[in-house]
Amino acid sequence: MTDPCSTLAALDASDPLAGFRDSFALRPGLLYLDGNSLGALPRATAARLAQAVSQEWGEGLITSWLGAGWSTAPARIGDKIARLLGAGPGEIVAADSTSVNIFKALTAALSLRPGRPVILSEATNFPTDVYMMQGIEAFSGGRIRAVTVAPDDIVDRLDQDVAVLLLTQVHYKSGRVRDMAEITRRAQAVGALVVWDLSHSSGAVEVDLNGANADFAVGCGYKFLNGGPGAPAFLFAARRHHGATPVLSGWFGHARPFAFEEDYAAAPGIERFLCGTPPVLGLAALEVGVDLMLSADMAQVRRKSMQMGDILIQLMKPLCADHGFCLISPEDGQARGSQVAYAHPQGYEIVQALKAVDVIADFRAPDIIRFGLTPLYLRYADMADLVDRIGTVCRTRSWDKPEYRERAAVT
Ligand SMILES: Cc1ncc(COP(=O)(O)O)c(C=O)c1O
Ligand SMILES: Nc1ccccc1C(=O)C[C@H](N)C(=O)O
Repeated sequence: MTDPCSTLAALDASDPLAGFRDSFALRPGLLYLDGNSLGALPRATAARLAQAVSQEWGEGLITSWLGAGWSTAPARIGDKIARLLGAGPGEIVAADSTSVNIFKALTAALSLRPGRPVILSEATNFPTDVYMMQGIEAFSGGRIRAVTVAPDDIVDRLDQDVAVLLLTQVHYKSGRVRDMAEITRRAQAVGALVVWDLSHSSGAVEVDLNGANADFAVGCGYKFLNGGPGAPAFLFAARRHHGATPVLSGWFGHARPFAFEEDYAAAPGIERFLCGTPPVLGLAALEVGVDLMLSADMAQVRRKSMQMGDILIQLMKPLCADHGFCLISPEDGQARGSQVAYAHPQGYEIVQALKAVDVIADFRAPDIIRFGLTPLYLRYADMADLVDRIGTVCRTRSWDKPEYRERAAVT
């Protein structure tokens, strides 16, 4: 049998993406498997932020809104994200948080489907998605209903009552990938619109929004796009929906914000989905991450991500048999996003004990350990190193400590 370590070393030696690792500031020895929650720091970000602070803000002051391109940053960065996601120029803005963008996209979709009372989603969706639906239901006084069904029942529940379906393409826990084109087609066949949450897709899997005839989409900037903590999110609206009513009708979405008119008039294009003043420093950091991602070939990123996932799943098999890990991600790489997740009764404690051996993964209640796979800065050999360290934690039971039993507020 070939030695897995030499096979992995050979894969690293011929990896076309290997050079990207140096573009990130990662301390030696650390295995960072949480890029699906917070991406690593691109080395170029610190200098870009220093420039934005000292020159653009410090010296340029308010003239930088025009002089340094601050006012056009949401659309400019949106156009770059569009290139990653199969959207056209003028169809994406970088703005606000994903939660706020979910609100904007759902209410825009509702405005396009008056009389239809249902926002539909799956019960296990990322909580903020469902919370935003519930907020709209409460605000509408019950006129709009937030309905969630079991993940496999979504398509069957689509009917003439559904105004909009809100789905996450890559599930945050299992990593299961939804067929965007097929589900969009089925929803549109009953006259519904779809809002896709691409938080775990952008920079992780190949996405073709216009190829799938998508209506709306949103997603995070701080995960696989490496935009930094709290980075602005993005919102996609297909050009044919640019007439939708923006319910968050702030002045940055106005057709002529600096005319200071008394009444709201929505900008004709994607800018109508902006609301207030853009977070310039956050956008500067996000742009570095997006530029880096754009310089990689997404097909290579996806291929490496699937291969790393396959390798990890194989290497974990003995630990599944002997130490109670249960794979909850699809085994088929095509059906899996850029993460591998296991259920384990001591999942929380194991994730804490892994930190002591310099592995950062994450835990999702009630019992799920997630390993985010980021092809730009992880190596194939890291998969064997990771499984070695997990094995040590399990064999020595180093997870079995009283201090690991108290769950932290943020996991
Ligand atoms: C699928 C999904 N949607 C939304 C969010 C978060 O949205 P926000 O950036 O508004 O906190 C996350 C992660 O935090 C997520 O995984
Ligand atoms: N925004 C955060 C703030 C703090 C801690 C985690 C997050 C995450 O993004 C979690 C991620 N969305 C997840 O898929 O679990």
